[in-house]
Amino acid sequence: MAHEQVCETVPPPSADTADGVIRLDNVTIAYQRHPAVHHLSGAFTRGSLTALVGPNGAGKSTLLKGIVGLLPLDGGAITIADRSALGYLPQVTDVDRSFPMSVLDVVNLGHWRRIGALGRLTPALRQRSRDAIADVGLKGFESRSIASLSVGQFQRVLFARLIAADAELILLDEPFNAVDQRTVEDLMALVDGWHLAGKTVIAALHDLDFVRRHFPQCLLLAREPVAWGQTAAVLAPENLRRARVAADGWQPGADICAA
Ligand SMILES: Nc1ncnc2c1ncn2[C@@H]1O[C@H](COP(=O)(O)OP(=O)(O)OP(=O)(O)O)[C@@H](O)[C@H]1O
Repeated sequence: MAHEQVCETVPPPSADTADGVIRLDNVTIAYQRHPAVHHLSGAFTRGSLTALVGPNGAGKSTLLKGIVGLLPLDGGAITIADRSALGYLPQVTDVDRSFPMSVLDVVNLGHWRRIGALGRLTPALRQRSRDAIADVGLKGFESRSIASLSVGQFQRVLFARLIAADAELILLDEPFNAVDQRTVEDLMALVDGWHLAGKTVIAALHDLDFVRRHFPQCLLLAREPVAWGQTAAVLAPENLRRARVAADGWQPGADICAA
């Protein structure tokens, strides 16, 4: 059966690509040729703190996976200033916790880019992991099995792994899902610290009031880009309406268009 092609005309995103630490050039990512991210161009600038928002199924997770390299592109290009500087926090529900690993084992994984799969952890790196565990408020949990942790505690462990990795480009997929207010505040304080330190942070989020309070930049996605720039302007009612209308019109079998 031929699939209908859906290719809406959207205004170009406002982000300038010239100063991009992650640059997107007409990016399309599809599952079995059904686009989940379609014709996205723009740039995340160095040191920016950007919320990635949009309705359910808007392509937020898909875009993050495309940037990290977990999904191939079906069109366009993604240019990353330093791929080894990437740190990625998947949705907590995507992580298999049945492996018999301790908190310290998981945080030590943050060092793998530095030491390689077969490299040895030095005492200094082990200490760095312990410091990261303390930074996320889990001192004393080092040998606990990850299967025994609450969702919020496990999310803290994943943040500790990012700290250990000392990533400069940090991608967070729904980092505050299913965690309590205290954990949200503690983890957001870590994100603010990364921002102050000049790191580039992109976080897929749902709570628009939270985004308005904490994120200076915003990319509103509805498979195609709706708006990208200063958060207050991006989250204007007209843009949110356009994102909703786009979501209402999604065709499950839509094909990649030729544009
Ligand atoms: N592995 C997959 N195979 C086929 N389709 C997929 C796959 N993963 C995601 N999709 C589809 O791609 C579209 C975008 O999904 P994605 O998870 O990127 O959206 P999202 O914006 O992160 O959604 P949510 O806010 O619900 O987490 C959806 O229609 C989804 O059903």
